[in-house]
Amino acid sequence: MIFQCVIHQIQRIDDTIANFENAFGDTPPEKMSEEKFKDFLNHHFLSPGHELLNCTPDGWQDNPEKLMSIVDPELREWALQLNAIWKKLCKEMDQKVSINPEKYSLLPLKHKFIAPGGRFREPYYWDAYWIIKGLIASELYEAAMQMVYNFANFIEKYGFVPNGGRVYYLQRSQPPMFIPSVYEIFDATQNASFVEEMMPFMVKEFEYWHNSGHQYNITINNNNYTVYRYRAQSNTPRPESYKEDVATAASANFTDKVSKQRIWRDLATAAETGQDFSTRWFADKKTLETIETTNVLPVDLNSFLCWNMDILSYLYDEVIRDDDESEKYRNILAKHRRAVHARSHAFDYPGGVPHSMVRDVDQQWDFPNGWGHINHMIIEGLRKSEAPAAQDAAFSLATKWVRGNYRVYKATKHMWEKYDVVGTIPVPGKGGEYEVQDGFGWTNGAILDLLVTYADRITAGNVGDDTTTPATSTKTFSQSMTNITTQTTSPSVASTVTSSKSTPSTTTTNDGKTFSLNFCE
Ligand SMILES: OC[C@H]1O[C@H](O[C@H]2O[C@H](CO)[C@@H](O)[C@H](O)[C@H]2O)[C@H](O)[C@@H](O)[C@@H]1O
Repeated sequence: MIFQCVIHQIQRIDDTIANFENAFGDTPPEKMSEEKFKDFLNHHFLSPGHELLNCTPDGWQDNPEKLMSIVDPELREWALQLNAIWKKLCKEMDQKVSINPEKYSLLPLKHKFIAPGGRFREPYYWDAYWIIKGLIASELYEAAMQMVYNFANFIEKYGFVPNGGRVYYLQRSQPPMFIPSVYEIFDATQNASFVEEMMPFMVKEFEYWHNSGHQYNITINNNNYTVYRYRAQSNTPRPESYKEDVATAASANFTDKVSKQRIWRDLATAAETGQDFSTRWFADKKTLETIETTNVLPVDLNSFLCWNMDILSYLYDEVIRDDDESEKYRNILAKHRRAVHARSHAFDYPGGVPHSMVRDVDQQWDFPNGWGHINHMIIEGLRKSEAPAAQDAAFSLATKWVRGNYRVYKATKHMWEKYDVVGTIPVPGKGGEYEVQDGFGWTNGAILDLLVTYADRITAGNVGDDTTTPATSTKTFSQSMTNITTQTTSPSVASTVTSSKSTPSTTTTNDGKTFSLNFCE
C-alpha cells in the first residue's frame, strides 16, 4: 500500500528516479532490503498529509438553528458533537502544491473541502453528496458550495469528476452525484445564480456517462434499450493498490496479457462503482478472482442517471427557464425510466439494512456491513413515496440507523465508515482491503440530515427498545415494496438499493456479450 503513505516527493522527479535506480537497479521487489527501501522513502518523500492544511468550514457555528430544533436532548447534543467534527475533517490545499504540482499526487484544489477521514484525506466523489446533505443540516451552505466548485474545476480540466482528488484516481469516476449535489444546494438555498453558474458543468458531467464506454445498447425481447454500466479507463493494476491487483491476477492464474488486462479493468471498475469490493461484481458471488464488473448493468447507476436527467429537466424549467432544454432531458428520461422492484429481507436487522445478503465473504460491501449513505438513500426513497406504509418504513429504518450509530458512538467515541448491522448494539464494520476507518464524512452527513428531517419525533431510546419492528409487518412491507417504483415527478432519490441482485438474470446483447442484468424489470 505504498501510495497511501508516499504521496509527495521532496526532490525533482528525475533525481528520485535516478536515485532509485542507483540504489536498487533491477532488484525484484521481493529481494529488496526492507530497511534500505524505507530509508529511500524517508529521504525522497514526505509523510502523508503534508500537502493539506486543517481549516474551519466557512460560516461554522456552535449551535446551528436546524440542529437546535432536534427535540430529543440526547440526540441534539450528539448532533452538535457531529457538527464539531466538520472542523476536524475540513482541509485545504497548501499553496506549495500549486508551485510544483508535479511533485504531488494531490489534484490541485482551489477551495476548502470535507474529507471522509482516516486514510482518506482527499475529496471523494460520491461521498460528497452525503457530506453536502450534512453540511446543509449544519447550515454550512458556503462549505457545501465549495465542495461542488472543486468538482466543477475537475470537470473543466478532466471532463469528469474522478474517483477522488489524486492523480492515481484519474482513470475512473464514481457514482454520478454532481448534479444531485447542485440540486440539494439549490433546494436548500434557492440560489438560482449558483445553478446558472454550475449548469455547463452539469451538462458536461452528464455527457461523460454517454461516452467512455459507459453507455451500452441491449436488446431484450426485440426491444432496444440504451443503458449504462460502470467502466474504468484503465486496464492496469490500480496504482494505489498495485500489489493487491497483481496478486489477484496471479491467484486467478492469469498469465496472458489479455486476461490480466481484463481483470485489472474489472477491479478498477469496481472502484468506480464505489462498492469495492462486493460479491455483486463476482461471477460466482464468492471470489474476487471471478470479478466481472463491466459485465453487470447495475440498477443503481441506471437509477442515478435517471435522477440526473430528472434534475436537469427540473432545473432547466424552474431556474434557467429554457423549455427546450427541459423537454430534451424529460424525453431522455422518459426513454430510460423503468420500474425498480425491490424484494428483500434486508429490513430485518436491528442496526439497519446490510449492503447485501451474501455472507462469509469478507468483502466490505457485503453482509453484515451496512453503510450510512445507502441506508439514508433507502430512507429517502421510502420517505418521498406517496405510500403511507413506505413512509412509516422510512421512519422505522431511520430510527434503527440513528440509534445504532449513536450507541456505537457512545461506546467508541467515533463515527465509522460502515457498521456491522447485526446485534442489538451494532459494531464498526469490517472486511475488505483496509481496516474500517473513522471520521467519517458521509456517515456524519447522513445522520445529521436524518436528525434534522425527523427533528420533531426521533428519539435516542434505550438499548433493548424494539427498534426492529417496522410500522407494518415485514411480510406486508416486503410485499408493498414490490409495488414501489421510481415514479417521482420531482427530483428525489430512487429506491434502488434493496433490489441488489441475489438471483440475477442474464441477457445476450447484439454483439454476443452476456450481461448480468442487475437493472430493471
Ligand atoms: O483503496 C481502496 C479503495 O478506497 C476507496 O474506496 C472506499 O472509500 C471511499 C471513500 O470513502 C468510498 O468512496 C468508496 O465507496 C469505498 O469503497 C477508493 O474510492 C477506491 O477507489 C479504492 O479502490
